[in-house]
Amino acid sequence: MTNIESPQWKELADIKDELAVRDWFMGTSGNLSIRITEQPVAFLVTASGKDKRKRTSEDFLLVNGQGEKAEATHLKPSAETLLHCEIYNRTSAGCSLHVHTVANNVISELYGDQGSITFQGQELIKAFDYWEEDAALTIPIIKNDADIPTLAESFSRFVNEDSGAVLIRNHGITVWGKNALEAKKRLEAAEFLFQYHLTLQSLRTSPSVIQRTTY
Ligand SMILES: CSC[C@@H](O)[C@@H](O)C(=O)COP(=O)(O)O
Ligand SMILES: [Zn+2]
Repeated sequence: MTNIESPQWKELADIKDELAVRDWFMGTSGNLSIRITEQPVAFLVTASGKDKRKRTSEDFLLVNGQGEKAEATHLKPSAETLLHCEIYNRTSAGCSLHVHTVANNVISELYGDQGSITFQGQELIKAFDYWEEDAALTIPIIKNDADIPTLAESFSRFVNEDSGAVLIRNHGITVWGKNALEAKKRLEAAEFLFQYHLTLQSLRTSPSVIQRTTY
């Protein structure tokens, strides 16, 4: 039985609390999951529509590789469970985190037509295991389809490794990793890169900065 006492439940609940402190679950958005078994696939996923800032004994439920409930419960799995299924069915990842932030939404809109955003010359791309000096991290951006099976299908094209990140345009980001710590590290690093990029862009286009640099 995967309940509130299980180590995976506690690990995911702790991550949920940390992301809540960052205010990354606005308007009940966001969903999180952690793998329980590899074969057959089973994972804990957040219950749909909850206020994810609160810690309760009904925060997660167990689902199978098709996203169906794997235990008797009145809880409804996240509306976006199928995206988590793609990750656990296609890779050996252990954890997947999805959040909506202003920065990830703005970046996804600015670079949506381009289909991706690339970061280079940034120390924090090392959080994605890019260690060479000229390495570049590219995060794909997909269309936000309201039909979740269609969204899951376009998302799946970028799910080939045990860790990764995909932006969904004007929606949010999904990041996954071999374990919960790796997924969280990458989620935080991505948010740092988005905020840095937007801050730099707005300073570069601010009249006061342009004025100062012409002195
Ligand atoms: C309430 S707006 C956000 C939802 O539409 C969805 O994108 C989301 O992230 C949360 O849905 P949920 O079903 O609670 O997992
Ligand atoms: Zn979402």
